[in-house]
Amino acid sequence: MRWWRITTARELLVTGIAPMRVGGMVWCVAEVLGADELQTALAGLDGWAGDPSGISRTAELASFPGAIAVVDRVAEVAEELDHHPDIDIRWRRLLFTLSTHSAGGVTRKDLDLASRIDTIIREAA
Ligand SMILES: C[C@H](O)[C@H](O)[C@H]1CNC2=NC(N)=NC(=O)C2=N1
Repeated sequence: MRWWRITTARELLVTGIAPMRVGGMVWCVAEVLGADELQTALAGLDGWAGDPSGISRTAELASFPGAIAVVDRVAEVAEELDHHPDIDIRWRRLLFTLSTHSAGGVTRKDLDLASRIDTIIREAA
C-alpha cells in the first residue's frame, strides 16, 4: 500500500479510493485490486490478462520502427501519468507488463495505463 499525493481531478478518478486531506494536500491510497474486481476490469480492456500480481498484453506492429513509435508514445503517457510499464521489445512484437511496484500488485493506475496503451496500439494499427 502506498499513499499518492493527488494534484489533478484525473488522478483522483484513477485511484478510485476516497481522498483524504492532510496538511492542505489531498492523498489517496493506491490499493491492489482483488482477483474478481480485476477480472471484471480486464473484460473492458483489449487483450490484457493476468492476476493481481501483474497484467500483460502483447502487440504486433507492422515493422520494428512502428513498434518503437508505439513504445515512444507509451513513454510519453507513462511520464504524464507518472506510472511506467515494463516493456519487452522483440523485433515488431511488444510485451507490456503492468503492476504498481510500490503497492506490490495491480491497482487502478495500471488499469488506466492499460487503457491508454490500448488506445495507442489501436491508433498505430
Ligand atoms: C515517485 C514516483 O511516483 C514513483 O517512483 C512511481 C514511478 N512509476 C511507477 N510505475 C510503476 N509501474 N509502479 C510504481 O510504483 C511507480 N512509481
